[in-house]
Amino acid sequence: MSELTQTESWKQLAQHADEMKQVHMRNLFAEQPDRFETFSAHFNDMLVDYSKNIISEKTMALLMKLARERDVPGWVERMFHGERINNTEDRAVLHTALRNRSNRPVMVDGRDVMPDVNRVLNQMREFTEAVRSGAWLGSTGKPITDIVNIGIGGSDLGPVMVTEALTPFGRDKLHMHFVSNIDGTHMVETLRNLHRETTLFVIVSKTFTTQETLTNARTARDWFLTRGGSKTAVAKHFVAVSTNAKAVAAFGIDPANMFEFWDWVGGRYSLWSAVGLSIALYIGMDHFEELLAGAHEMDEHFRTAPLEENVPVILAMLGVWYNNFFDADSCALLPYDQYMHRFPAYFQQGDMESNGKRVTRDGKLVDYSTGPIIWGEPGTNGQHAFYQLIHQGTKLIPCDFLAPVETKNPVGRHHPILLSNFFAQTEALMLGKSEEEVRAELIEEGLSGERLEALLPHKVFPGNKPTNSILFQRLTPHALGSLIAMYEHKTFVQSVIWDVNAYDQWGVELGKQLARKILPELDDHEKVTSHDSSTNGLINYYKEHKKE
Ligand SMILES: O=P(O)(O)OC[C@H]1O[C@H](O)[C@H](O)[C@@H](O)[C@@H]1O
Repeated sequence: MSELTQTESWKQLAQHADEMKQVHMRNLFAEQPDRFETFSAHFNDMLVDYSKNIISEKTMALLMKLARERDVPGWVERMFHGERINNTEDRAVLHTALRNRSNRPVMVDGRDVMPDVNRVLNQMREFTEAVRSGAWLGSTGKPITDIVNIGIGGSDLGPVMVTEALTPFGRDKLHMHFVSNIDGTHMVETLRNLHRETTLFVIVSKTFTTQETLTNARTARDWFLTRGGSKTAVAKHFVAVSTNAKAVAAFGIDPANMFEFWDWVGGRYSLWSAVGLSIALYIGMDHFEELLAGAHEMDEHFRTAPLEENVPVILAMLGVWYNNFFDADSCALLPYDQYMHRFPAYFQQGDMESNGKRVTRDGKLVDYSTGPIIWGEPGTNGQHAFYQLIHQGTKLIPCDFLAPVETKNPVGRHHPILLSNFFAQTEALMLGKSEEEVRAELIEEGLSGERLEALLPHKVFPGNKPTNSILFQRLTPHALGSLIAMYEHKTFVQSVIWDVNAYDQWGVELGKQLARKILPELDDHEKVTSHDSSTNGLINYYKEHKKE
């Protein structure tokens, strides 16, 4: 039996969940007129309504008791103070220092990291201003028009998600392109309409050893050189973001064009560092610093607000409630804002790579469920695709609905229509439609007898499906910074509850290792026999059918 399941609050929660499984949210709302006020929280201009959850005051009290029993406040302090909480990699976890706009010293090994953080921010400002203003010239004297960010995972998803989300702040400046996949198609299609004289490549890799990124970077360099670029001209068209200065130099990038970050920044938490260079090139450094400021304000809230009012803690504990006591396997992120269309994909890495773990910090197998599957698409597209299953399927899928009050594009009735769908969906998911209601409707439509009875069960909605509704005023860099930090901290709190290390990712290694072994086997025509029969079969099929 694990420590977690032995805590008093865990046992109480398990018992309490049995009671709450008999309850319908419809009734909870009917019995408690101030439910919305009781179960909503505020942060700046953000409203988090969590009243449409299968919870009572007792549920929240027990969840907060669990958070205390697991010492969430202690862990938060340990993280912010630079303790090496990433124990398997023996590293501090300090993405919060990157956006520490207060400049309070943050010590790692007795040394304040803030001067380094600020130095790189200044370097980013100087560079992005030069490129954006046209002062930075390509090797033939032309200003840069196109940026190609080459990176994968945390070195891609953050820059892509944020530049998409903040399109209105970057439009008309530079054209952004992102190449992540090792599939040559990604690079070829990206380069098709670009000109080497006006293109700047930003090679982003924390380790600078990632196969996909280095292969893509070499292809980009070859493209540049075969189109008349020279080795010295590379300096004007290639910059790198990495923690590995040696490997950057070995690749041939001028160390003057390298933007540094540090091993205490996890890849999936790195958009706040120089990994955000493409973001800053696109939206400008002032906006990038607003993004940092928004995150910093969320950090301060997370550190100082009582657990009961602490937005990331509330969201995290609700997640634990469904994950561990209702057997919910997944969690949908549903942004009702087209600009946020990559937000769910970003947090697939952010959450699943963090909490997709099966052993505790000290290596014991867990006997409870850990990180959920994260997925989602922007509303209303999802409504016409997968909401069917959320409404009437057999799986419980807690959903977060997110939307700005004001849109950047107030055209016609689009935004009220969009938001009416947001509100209606959360209402429908909560209320459902009972058999009696369906029967009355069908009778009204003129149905009766067998036809009515046959149709009836298909039209019933059980309801009682939990949702959080998150409204913020506008999708600005500041608001986006807060939202991202909110979900980062939610993930962290859950990792504390489950006693897993949210900051390593050993699970990505095995595939990489085996691919390295298989790659040379694909070159010749020898039949391969060293793997299992399926893998041998696949490799040999490929070798027989490939055209040299
Ligand atoms: O930035 P890099 O070192 O190139 O790493 C890129 C990505 O690949 C790794 O395999 C990890 O799974 C990710 O956490 C990381 O973001």
